[in-house]
Amino acid sequence: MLGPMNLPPPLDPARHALFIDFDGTLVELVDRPEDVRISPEAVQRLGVLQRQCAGAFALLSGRRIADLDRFLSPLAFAAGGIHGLERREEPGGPIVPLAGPAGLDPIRLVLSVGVTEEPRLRLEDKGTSLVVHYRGHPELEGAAVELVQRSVADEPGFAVMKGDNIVEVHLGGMDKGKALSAFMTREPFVGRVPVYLGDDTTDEFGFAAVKALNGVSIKVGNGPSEADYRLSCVDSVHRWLGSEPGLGADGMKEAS
Ligand SMILES: O=P(O)(O)OC[C@H]1O[C@H](O[C@H]2O[C@H](CO)[C@@H](O)[C@H](O)[C@H]2O)[C@H](O)[C@@H](O)[C@@H]1O
Repeated sequence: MLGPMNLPPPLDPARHALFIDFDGTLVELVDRPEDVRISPEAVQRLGVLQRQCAGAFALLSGRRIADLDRFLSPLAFAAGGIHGLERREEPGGPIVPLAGPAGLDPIRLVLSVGVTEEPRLRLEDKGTSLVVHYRGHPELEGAAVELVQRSVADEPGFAVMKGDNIVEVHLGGMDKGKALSAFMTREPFVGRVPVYLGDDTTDEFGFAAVKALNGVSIKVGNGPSEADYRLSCVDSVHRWLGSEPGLGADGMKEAS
């Protein structure tokens, strides 16, 4: 059972393949998706890790890869975007969509009407995925879930995913765990020990995939999780990522 004090072992860039979620893991959660920020120093440190891992470093996010690029400029990373529905095998490579926007229009229409009728709900349109946000209004969780479920009632093949103060809908069949497993079959990831860090329910797919490969699963923040280790917050993630080999997440020397 994952307890509050299960600190992860130190990162070993020579051996590990690193997979990191974005919102709530590398950046603090805020009300509006476009307002998240990451410091230039943190971006620089991610670039150092990318080199130290010989490129075996991928972001796995519900965001579009193009949006991740904007926040992490001037760097670019191998990535699975929109929960793996788009993929970039290597930094600077093409972003390959595994699914398009086809079929989302009737769902979009129902959601647009719903958020007009309840303006405290907000609709984020990612093209191949639609998200209803209710951050700041926890009492609207049920209404958001009901709205999204109603929008897909006559639209088979779409998956509804519950995240942190959001309900998301996109074509079914892909998740972060499947994206991670696909990366692990290819260079430079293959043969390494996967490490996954994430904070949200959709990251549980990543934890399951990592555990099946005898890797290191790290839950960020509170809440139940199948992960083996825990870091308390975004700051502790950056401290852990930046710590020298042999130092723990708290910066203390590991017991030998
Ligand atoms: O897989 P992730 O990288 O964690 O992306 C998941 C979703 O992140 C964004 O929503 C979350 O962050 C927002 C900004 O902090 C916050 O307002 C929202 O409540 C969070 O759920 C993004 O807007 C979604 O599209 C992603 O699917």
